[in-house]
Amino acid sequence: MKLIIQRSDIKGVVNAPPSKSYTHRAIAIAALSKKASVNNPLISEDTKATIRALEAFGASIDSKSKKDTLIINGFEGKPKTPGNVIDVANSGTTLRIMTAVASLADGATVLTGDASIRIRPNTPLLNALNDLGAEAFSTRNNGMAPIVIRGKMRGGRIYIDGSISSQFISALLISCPFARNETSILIKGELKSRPYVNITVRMLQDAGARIIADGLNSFIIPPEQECNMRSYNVPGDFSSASYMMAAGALCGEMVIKNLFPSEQGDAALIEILRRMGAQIQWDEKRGEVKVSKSRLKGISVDVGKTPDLVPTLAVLGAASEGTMVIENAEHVRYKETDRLHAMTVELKKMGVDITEEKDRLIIKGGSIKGAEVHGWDDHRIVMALAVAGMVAGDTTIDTVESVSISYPGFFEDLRKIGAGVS
Ligand SMILES: O=C(O)C1=C[C@@H](OP(=O)(O)O)[C@@H](O)[C@H](O)C1
Ligand SMILES: C=C(OP(=O)(O)O)C(=O)O
Repeated sequence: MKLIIQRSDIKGVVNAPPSKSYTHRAIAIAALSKKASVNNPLISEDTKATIRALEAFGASIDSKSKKDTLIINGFEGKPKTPGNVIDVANSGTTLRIMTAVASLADGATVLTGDASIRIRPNTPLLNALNDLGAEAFSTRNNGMAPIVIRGKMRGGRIYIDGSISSQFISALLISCPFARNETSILIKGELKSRPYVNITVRMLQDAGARIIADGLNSFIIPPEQECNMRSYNVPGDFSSASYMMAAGALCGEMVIKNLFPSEQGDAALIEILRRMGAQIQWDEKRGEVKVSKSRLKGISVDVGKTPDLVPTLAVLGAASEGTMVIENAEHVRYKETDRLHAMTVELKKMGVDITEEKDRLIIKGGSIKGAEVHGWDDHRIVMALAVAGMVAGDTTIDTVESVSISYPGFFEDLRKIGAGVS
């Protein structure tokens, strides 16, 4: 589906949608517990994939659930072997977490996904699960889904590469407490996207699991534990809010609510925008970010911890004065798309001077021109290009339906604040 975005002067208030990352984890940890309610969950295509997967393992959504409260009857760390293949659709987080949960089942589980999922890497996780006593392989022997996992994983000592995806480590942290032996996870190289592992550890500990951080790059997980989540309140999503913050800084005046302090790395956008010269304030108590149109200058930003900000930062850089360098970004190539390449191709169509290197983007800011651009079926590419279109005007974006992955109400919110969307 295509939409046309016009140059927009905006002013308004939106509520950040619930966090996708917290929702995935809350639902998974609830399913690994006896019974728990997940309050204010994000209901989107990605989180629905996690719900379907957990139902396949034996969890159920209680009939007393309401719109803003999912009550989950869990399987207490003992998933049943699914009666069918699990399809995670477009969700990498679901694939990784459920691959590890599958290693707790006695039988074999097959996990697949859409075309994007079936070219994303999983080898470090599969190797780790084999070393921990499960049988894990990809059907094409390339580390990509379809993946087959036969349990049970027993625990033990493993080394894992942290440079491709933190989701491998999060997945192991979520499943290893239920192993019959103690597990030591030793991370090799830089742990990219570390804030997501922090979210995982914090949520598991909140649910009563013991996860011992042994220095910066290793974890010890005692065996035969239980998870006792009872209730979890999902916070607002800073990654989704980034598009509204950028819209405010470039096109008018925005207040984004439901943004409270948490372990989310993408809250770093507030300081990044401040460094670029934006007028931005965060009332942490009220959970409100206020940002208004400012003269921005390009800066250098290390995105090792904040990969999902890259499309937003690329658009901010394109509309700023001077040069924006987005660095330490190689892992951003392994998302729904290769986002370094996708943003380079599309912003070039909009007349932006952008250069793609192995692990960074170099953007010489100036003007952005309206164009016909491709959204790559990637929700973050689509939402970032929508903000570029609000600056440039006359911009047509395709595959806009992909916003249902993480922010189903995105275009309704844009219209609400006065953006030209048709
Ligand atoms: O654990 C998570 O919830 C996520 C981790 C990140 O992926 P990587 O750890 O693969 O960088 C991020 O890109 C993704 O949107 C969500
Ligand atoms: C990469 C993302 O999510 P996932 O890895 O779960 O597909 C994302 O939301 O940008």
